[in-house]
Amino acid sequence: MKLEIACIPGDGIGPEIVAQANKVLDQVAKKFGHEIERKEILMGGASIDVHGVPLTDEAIATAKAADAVLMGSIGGDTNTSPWYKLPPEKRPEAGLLKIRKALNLFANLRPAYLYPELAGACPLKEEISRAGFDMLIMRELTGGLYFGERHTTTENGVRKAVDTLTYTEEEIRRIAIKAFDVARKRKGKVTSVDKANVLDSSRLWRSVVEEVAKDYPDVELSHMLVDNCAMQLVKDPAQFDVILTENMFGDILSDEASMVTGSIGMLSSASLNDTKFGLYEPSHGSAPDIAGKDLANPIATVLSAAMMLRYTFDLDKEAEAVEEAVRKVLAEGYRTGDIMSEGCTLVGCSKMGDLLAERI
Ligand SMILES: NC(=O)c1ccc[n+]([C@@H]2O[C@H](COP(=O)([O-])OP(=O)(O)OC[C@H]3O[C@@H](n4cnc5c(N)ncnc54)[C@H](O)[C@@H]3O)[C@@H](O)[C@H]2O)c1
Ligand SMILES: CC(C)[C@H](C(=O)O)[C@@H](O)C(=O)O
Ligand SMILES: [Mg+2]
Repeated sequence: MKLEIACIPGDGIGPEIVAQANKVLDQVAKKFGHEIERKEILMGGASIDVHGVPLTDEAIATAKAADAVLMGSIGGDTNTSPWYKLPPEKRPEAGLLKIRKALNLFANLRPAYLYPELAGACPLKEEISRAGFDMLIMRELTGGLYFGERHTTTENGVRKAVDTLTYTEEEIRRIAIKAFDVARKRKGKVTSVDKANVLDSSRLWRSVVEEVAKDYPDVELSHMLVDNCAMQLVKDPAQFDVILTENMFGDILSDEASMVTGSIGMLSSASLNDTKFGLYEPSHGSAPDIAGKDLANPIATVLSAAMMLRYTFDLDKEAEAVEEAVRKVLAEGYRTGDIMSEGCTLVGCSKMGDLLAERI
């Protein structure tokens, strides 16, 4: 099979981690007899430096023409990078939001699984980490606060900033359907997370999710307020199967869920629309503090590539081979610094990529 993949190395650790995912994919192609055709796209700071904007229309066209996009991460140190002196619409993150909207990538799947080998890197109580957990956050990705009207004004010498949170029932329905569909293939449980005790958008969210649930009598639905969910994620993460939530809540909860798996460097993601196309990227950022030092954990990106094999190309055996390689490397005791524990072997980003590719 020919896999046409657009690659966005991006900024910071992005190029380092994408290189490792590509090493692994090349090995998959060799072993299973596929051909990979890659096109590189500049996005974020890397695009600002060349084109003056975080994403060009040509770059979007290249992404659309591919079967899937593999992305590292974009952005710089928001305190010190000159990119953050630019107007908001010209900053690195604007490129990411633009591509999500342009490709209608409304469903963001972020699986958070605690590998038994990483129980020691989990910051939770031992009895919780020993029991393990396996959840998937279904984050709405093209609506809510991220895409609502916003402006900053000055009235009578007082500065005022406004962001708006809007959802239509259609936007809620389509992400809810994705969550129920995926729950059916997992443990059959959806926890819909909102702030229905305060927000109108959450009250609409809850009632539309209830409507969708009627078509899934085999899936158990419960609702949870977001502040409680933040607490439950560290108290009893094993209670969750699929967490369905809106854009901003999903952004925050997925970073929290990632840390309880041991490190944000473990959390993969797939951003999907209603076709087989997808954009695959780790949930973490460009980690400017460790960029260029061969210290980054590439596993989240490698696991995102596995999601690409499964969701876009329907190559389940190949995806399993990648996931199995991750399990083997962890079982053999190899660790990047973020997941290091006593008695394990510390390796850099590139070596971790080699070890994973060798185990395909
Ligand atoms: N999807 C994306 O491209 C994306 C996501 C989040 C943040 N960002 C951007 O990244 C920049 C930095 O953001 P931040 O510092 O808040 O978050 P971050 O996720 O980049 O880093 C947070 C912490 O986690 C560590 N970390 C992250 N990924 C790691 C990995 N693979 N291996 C080991 N350690 C890792 C970092 O070293 C840092 O200490 C900002 O410009 C932000 O906007 C981009
Ligand atoms: C970089 C930023 C715009 C992005 C988001 O908030 O969606 C990131 O934090 C993520 O989780 O993918
Ligand atoms: Mg985030």
